Amino acid sequence: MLMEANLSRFRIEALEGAYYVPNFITRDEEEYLIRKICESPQPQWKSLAKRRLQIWGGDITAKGTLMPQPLPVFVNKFPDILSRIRTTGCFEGSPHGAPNHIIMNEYIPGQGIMPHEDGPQYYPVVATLSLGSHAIFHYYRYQDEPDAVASSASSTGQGRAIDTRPMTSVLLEPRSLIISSGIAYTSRLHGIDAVEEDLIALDNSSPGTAISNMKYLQDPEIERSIQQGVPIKRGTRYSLTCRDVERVSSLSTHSRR
Ligand SMILES: O=C(O)CCC(=O)C(=O)O
Ligand SMILES: [Fe+2]
Repeated sequence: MLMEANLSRFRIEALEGAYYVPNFITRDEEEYLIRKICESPQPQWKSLAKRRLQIWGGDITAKGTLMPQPLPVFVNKFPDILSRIRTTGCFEGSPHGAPNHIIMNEYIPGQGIMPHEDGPQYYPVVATLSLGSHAIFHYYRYQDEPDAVASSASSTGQGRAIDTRPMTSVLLEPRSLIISSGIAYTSRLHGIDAVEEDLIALDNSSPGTAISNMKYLQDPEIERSIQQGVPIKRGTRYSLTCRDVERVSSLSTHSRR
């Protein structure tokens, strides 16, 4: 299977279905994309309580149907991120064989996203490109999973208690792609702490957050900070969460925003 062939060397062993691809795009492509995002006219942005975002590819109705809109050229012509994602094979079995929807999140230092699942309106694969800054992506289990850590505190999401201790954590470098599929998509939650800096543990005996993708890291500045045991300051990060919405309306009557 293509996915196994192309992605197996990027597997996150701590979590089935999760893959980390460093330098998925170049620095020039990153800079170009950030410029395009920042040039978007104000009405493209949606403000949430703690974050801003843009929705590309169309809105999804309450019933989970995509009202399709063209994706921006800077994700499917140059740089052609979507076909690059397609060649990883991770969307091979999805209804459209590639993402048709992107939520672009902006995080300034101190902003994050609470543990959540991406839900059933998408085919169960999400590929997320990070631009501009790093983040630590925590994966969580529900407490009723047999191997959850029973002693830790809990919070509830959709009526099920979440084990608040991450089951594994991945450092997302700028330009990297993280893919969550299979169990990582359907049975785990993910979130990013709302902090201004992150201390990464170099090994089991060092302070800081232990990460499960240490061997894949490629960013020299990040590697230096980890070696020196100093926290890494967050800058503004943009994430492109690329997914395939299963149900697409054929009535594409919406006007272009
Ligand atoms: O910014 C990220 O990397 C995560 C975003 C996310 O989980 C989402 O939009 O569903
Ligand atoms: Fe998410």
